Amino acid sequence: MQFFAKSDDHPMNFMHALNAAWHDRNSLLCVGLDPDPARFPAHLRGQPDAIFNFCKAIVDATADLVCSFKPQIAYFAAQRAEDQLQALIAHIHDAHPTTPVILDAKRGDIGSTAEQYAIEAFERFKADALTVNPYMGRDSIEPYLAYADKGVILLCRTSNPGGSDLQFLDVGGEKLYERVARLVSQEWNQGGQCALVVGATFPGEIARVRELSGDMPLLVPGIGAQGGDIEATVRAGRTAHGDGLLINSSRAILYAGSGEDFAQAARRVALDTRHAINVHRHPAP
Ligand SMILES: O=C(O)c1cc(=O)[nH]c(=O)n1[C@@H]1O[C@H](COP(=O)(O)O)[C@@H](O)[C@H]1O
Repeated sequence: MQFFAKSDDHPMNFMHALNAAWHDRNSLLCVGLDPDPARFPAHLRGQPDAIFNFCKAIVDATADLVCSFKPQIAYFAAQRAEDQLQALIAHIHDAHPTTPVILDAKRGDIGSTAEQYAIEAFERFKADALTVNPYMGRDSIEPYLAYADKGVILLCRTSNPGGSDLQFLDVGGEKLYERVARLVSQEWNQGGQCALVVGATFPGEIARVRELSGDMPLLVPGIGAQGGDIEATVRAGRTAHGDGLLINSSRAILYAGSGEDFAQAARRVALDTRHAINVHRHPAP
């Protein structure tokens, strides 16, 4: 395979890069890279490196419009395409070096195993941040926090309907997701590396998590294909500076077009989405 492999390490501080991207690109949009070969345009299907080529085209067409990219590891692993994921992240670092990459893997395990997941995410794939499940507690998160420049993004109030099964349980006068928000912002975020996931499908909870977590960045998936309301999301989650959010959209952007111009179609939807977000970033004077 002919990829743009980069041999040197990728020196980026996730939080600094995110703040710069919010500002310089005027964007809170995170484009999710969830490549499903069954939905690829016909001219790409069957190519040996189709996943890389599809994602690279999307990345190159939208990089100036986003604050981050978020590849979802399952879409690559299911196709035995981890090498294409590695090449894709290397390409983003080479061609768009100020754009942070969040590896969405929702890892969670005992410390010794978490150390291996951290090596996988940060050293093998060279991601700038990783999504992590907080369910196993603080010691299961520490191996990720040991990478001081990396972002650690913890599931708090997920976008799916079943998220309520556990996250909405009462745990001594508060909901479990509220406990997660408090614990992460007050105790686990000593290094300023943490962020929280809150679904766009639950704007009331976005507001609550914002209240509990100060200016901590919130990764908010659920607009686009899952039907979350952009205006309600931004109003509930914006900080006083009009940022603090990484609003993810995957399928609505990736599959905006199905022809040879799919990347341009993706760019148009990304532009519209960035704009729809930006009109609500600052309260009316
Ligand atoms: O951590 C995530 O990114 C995530 C958390 C969550 O609560 N809900 C959620 O949809 N996601 C991810 O965000 C993406 C949403 O994709 P679309 O619904 O196509 O925009 C997928 O990659 C999901 O795995």
